[in-house]
Amino acid sequence: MINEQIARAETGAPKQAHDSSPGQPVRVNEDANHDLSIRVRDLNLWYGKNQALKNVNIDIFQKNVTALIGPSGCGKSTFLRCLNRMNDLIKNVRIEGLVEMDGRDVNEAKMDEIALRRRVGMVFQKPNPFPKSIYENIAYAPRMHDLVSRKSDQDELVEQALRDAGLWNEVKDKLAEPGTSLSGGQQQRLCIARAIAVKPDVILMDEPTSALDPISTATIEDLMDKLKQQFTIVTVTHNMQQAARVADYTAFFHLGELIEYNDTRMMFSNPHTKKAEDYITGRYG
Ligand SMILES: Nc1ncnc2c1ncn2[C@@H]1O[C@H](COP(=O)(O)OP(=O)(O)OP(=O)(O)O)[C@@H](O)[C@H]1O
Repeated sequence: MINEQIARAETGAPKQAHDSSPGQPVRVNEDANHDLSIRVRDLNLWYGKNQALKNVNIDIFQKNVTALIGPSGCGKSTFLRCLNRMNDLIKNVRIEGLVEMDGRDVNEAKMDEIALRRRVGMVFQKPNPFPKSIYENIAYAPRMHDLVSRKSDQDELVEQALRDAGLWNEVKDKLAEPGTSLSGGQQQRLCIARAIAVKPDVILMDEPTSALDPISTATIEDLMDKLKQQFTIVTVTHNMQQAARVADYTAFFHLGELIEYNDTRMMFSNPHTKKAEDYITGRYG
């Protein structure tokens, strides 16, 4: 875990001071036993003339859950979409800076976007199963990516993905039924199974439980805790308790800037910036 001293170095915040220095490079604690998954440096993004991300610097660690928090419109989803180049699909977007995954800039011209999106899966706020069977929802992408050829391998992969998403026991007898026939919480786990079936390194989740009831939410949170043994998870959430429960690291954004990035326990018990403290304690947002 990042210690307090390193956390201050990351935000540029002196002890007791409540002003951060957004834009300072985030440094990895040399003693911490974490491998880097994604390295972001001086990331700026504009939608037309509106600058939505301002000089963001962050290191995201492998096989941890990192939560992105902050008030509405602060750039959380925009940042998340930078990690798998989903913003490329939006008109008039301009991006500057580095988003490096395993030492390669994801924005470099020769980066294969399809391959990138296989390595970086995404789960959205609203469950969005394909209008296909439960089985096909899982099997389709691995087939497209040539990860399986034999039917028996495909069956095995479908079962494993559904097991890993905690859904197998509920659907094993109705794999031919439409994915859309499942409950909202089950559909979201189906979408998670679909994301993990192509064996990504990273799973991005954009408010994955905000459309779900409390029991389904708790199931997904438990799942995130298990999945981080295999995958790096970056999740956007408006729910402070959820961030505190599921995330190892938390990044607080405000008006497009990364204001504070810290070990989650530190962020919630001893935030280093006044803005993060005000947000976490519910003074705004
Ligand atoms: N497709 C888009 N085209 C133009 N502007 C956009 C687009 N998406 C987001 N923005 C703008 O970028 C800024 C950041 O939006 P973003 O959705 O990333 O924030 P957010 O923190 O995820 O918000 P929320 O919590 O409400 O989902 C906002 O000013 C928003 O209006």
